[in-house]
Amino acid sequence: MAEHNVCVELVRERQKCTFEVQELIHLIDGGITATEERREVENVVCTDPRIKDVVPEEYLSHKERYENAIRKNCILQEILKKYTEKRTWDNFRPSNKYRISSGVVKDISPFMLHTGMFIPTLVNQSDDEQKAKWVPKAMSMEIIGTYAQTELGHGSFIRGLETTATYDPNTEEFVLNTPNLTSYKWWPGGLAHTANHCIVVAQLYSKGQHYGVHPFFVQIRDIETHVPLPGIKVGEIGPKLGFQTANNGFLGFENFRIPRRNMLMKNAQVLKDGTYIKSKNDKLTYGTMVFVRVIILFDLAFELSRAATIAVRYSAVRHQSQLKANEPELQIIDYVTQQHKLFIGVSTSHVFRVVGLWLWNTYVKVNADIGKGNMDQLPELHALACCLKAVCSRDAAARVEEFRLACGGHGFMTSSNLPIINGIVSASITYEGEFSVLMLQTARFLMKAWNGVLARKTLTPTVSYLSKFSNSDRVQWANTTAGIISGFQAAAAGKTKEAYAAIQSYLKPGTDYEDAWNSASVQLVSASEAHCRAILCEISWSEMQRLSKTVSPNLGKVLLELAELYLTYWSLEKRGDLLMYTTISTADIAKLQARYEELLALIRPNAVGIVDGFDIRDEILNSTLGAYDGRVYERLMEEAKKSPLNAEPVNESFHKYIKPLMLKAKL
Ligand SMILES: CCCCC/C=C\C/C=C\C/C=C\C/C=C\CCCC(=O)SCCNC(=O)CCNC(=O)[C@H](O)C(C)(C)COP(=O)(O)OP(=O)(O)OC[C@H]1O[C@@H](n2cnc3c(N)ncnc32)[C@H](O)[C@@H]1OP(=O)(O)O
Ligand SMILES: Cc1cc2nc3c(=O)[nH]c(=O)nc-3n(C[C@H](O)[C@H](O)[C@H](O)COP(=O)(O)OP(=O)(O)OC[C@H]3O[C@@H](n4cnc5c(N)ncnc54)[C@H](O)[C@@H]3O)c2cc1C
Repeated sequence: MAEHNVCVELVRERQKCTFEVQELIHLIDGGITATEERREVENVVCTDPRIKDVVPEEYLSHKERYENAIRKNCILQEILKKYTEKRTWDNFRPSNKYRISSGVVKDISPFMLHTGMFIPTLVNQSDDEQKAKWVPKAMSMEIIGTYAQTELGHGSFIRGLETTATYDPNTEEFVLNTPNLTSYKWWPGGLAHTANHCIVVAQLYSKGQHYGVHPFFVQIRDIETHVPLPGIKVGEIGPKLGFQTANNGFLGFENFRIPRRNMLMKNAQVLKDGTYIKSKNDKLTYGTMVFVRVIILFDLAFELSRAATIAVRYSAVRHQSQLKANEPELQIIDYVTQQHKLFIGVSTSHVFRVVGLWLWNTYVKVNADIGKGNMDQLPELHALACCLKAVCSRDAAARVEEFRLACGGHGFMTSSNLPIINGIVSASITYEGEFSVLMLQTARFLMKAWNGVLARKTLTPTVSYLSKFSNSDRVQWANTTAGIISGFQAAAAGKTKEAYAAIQSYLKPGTDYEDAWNSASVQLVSASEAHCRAILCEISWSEMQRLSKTVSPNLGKVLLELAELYLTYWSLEKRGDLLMYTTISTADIAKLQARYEELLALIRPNAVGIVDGFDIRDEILNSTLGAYDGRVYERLMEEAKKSPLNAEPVNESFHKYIKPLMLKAKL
């Protein structure tokens, strides 16, 4: 990156940095080659003149914005094809490669669901013959798809979906129907005007029997003309809080016929005569959702790293207020309250990335076992993916909002990009499983685990700590990282035990278990959160410790400071829980607070270096406040001048409305 024209504050900050930024970049990417590959692709995409907008996308109309997003994403696909020719979905691994599409459009790509869910579903739920037929076409974008599951009436409760797929053995076809208004598919990204195919999740009927929801491969538009096929009603759902360019759509079917072999048949099948062959496990239909819940952690880590880069660089450039009379105004990053807002977000990005990689490795292993017919680890994976997706998305949204607030008024500007990142991250709390719904899924697993504790059974790895802390009233506290991790486990065990007891206490004679569950569900969600925080603390600490040993001592020290900051921050946030479930004293809490403030001071000189270590190009950051050179005020003014309102000194509304109003006032 060019060092000329960099503002004096950022030059000074970079000189202060105690570690080699390049080393951090390689660590995050997963090696020097990975960094080089990423930078090469980013360079080609971001310097392509066709990608540059003359008018910033937020000034375009809804329609123009979509068209522009499609135009530019097609260029991106064309470039990416060259770089991914050798890649097949089977050898795909989610590396830490940043989302290049953010350098193309600021908001969401209308092709996101094609890559993120359509292809993974074809890969994971089709049989070999279907895979051979569909996957290459989808990979090359000869066909473009999405994942159409949610309906107007049902999102969380998949079993309540209403779209029907009724098998007709005479023609060997399924007939798809949308029986009610509430059965319309509603939300799928790219469904409105982008996709010509989709995976449709529908209730299967054959020989008069109902077999529950299954995935179907459905063509919805003509390949040549893109006109919706007869029997298809498709359109866009309208503007949203964010995701403006995602092209979310609705879809209805009227006696729409598809061949029998368009049901994805890896797990369950319908034979020619309509005989239904059951899946080994009917939850395998939900497999794509587990995959995406895992992947979302990387996405959140990435979005946090973007927001962190913007807010930290801005905080180094911005001066405001005097701490001492007659002294220059401070860089706002030197206010400790500002460091408190910033550094936990920086550290959280690292935590989500390393825990995400750990979860991904677990996913790969469990999926391999499932392939061999062993489903034993599926419930644990599902419980992990649910709570991690739920808690991390909620935390990420809170951290992004804090970054926005940390930038004062300028953080409210669209040109800072913090509002758009905010919209992207907030959506993730809801999509792919709503927060409370997923937390209650993990709680279900925890209640079963607690039954195991009571029956003195050996528990699966991620809940084995429950047995360790099942008897003790308050666990011995130690002011060490190991002590903090034990403290979080003790809190999770205590809350699990209490939620379990709450269900029992609500189970009066005549009360159904489900009603008792509902009455205890606030406590159940709280137990899930505590379990998730124990995992985040334990795994992030062990992973960051391991990584710190693979790098130079100077960088290793910074990684450990970030990891310890995360643990200490959450100990202080959750001090009430720790006071309830461990022997922590007020003196211990004071020590934690002092250590927390010490860590803020230790991280402070490296703050800009650490966010430089995310290595996010200006074109991908898309921010007036966060660019590498720190020319914040120049960029704010340059962007303001692009407002169409500034194209003429007097807007016509003056003559049309304001002047008559003023004249009337004179009368
Ligand atoms: C370079 C390429 C990169 C590729 C990636 C690129 C980008 C990707 C990046 C990010 C992608 C992100 C974003 C894209 C943007 C937006 C996409 C949004 C797409 C969507 O938004 S798409 C719709 C998602 N929509 C949902 O997410 C609905 C949530 N609703 C459910 O998920 C279920 O409906 C549930 C679970 C609530 C109830 O379901 P239910 O009523 O049938 O089940 P029930 O409660 O009765 O449980 C019976 C037994 O099944 C077990 N069980 C349940 N689920 C399981 C599973 N998945 N696996 C294994 N076991 C499972 C239980 O644990 C229990 O087990 P037990 O009985 O033993 O306790
Ligand atoms: C930006 C965005 C993109 C999306 N993309 C897609 C897509 O590509 N494809 C697709 O199929 N879908 C997509 N969706 C839909 C998404 O998956 C659903 O919105 C989500 O699963 C939540 O379902 P819902 O909207 O029905 O919420 P609801 O389930 O109606 O939730 C409303 C409230 O009810 C509560 N609630 C519901 N059930 C329970 C329960 N059992 N216990 C306790 N509380 C409960 C929830 O906690 C929540 O507070 C997208 C959504 C968004 C916002």
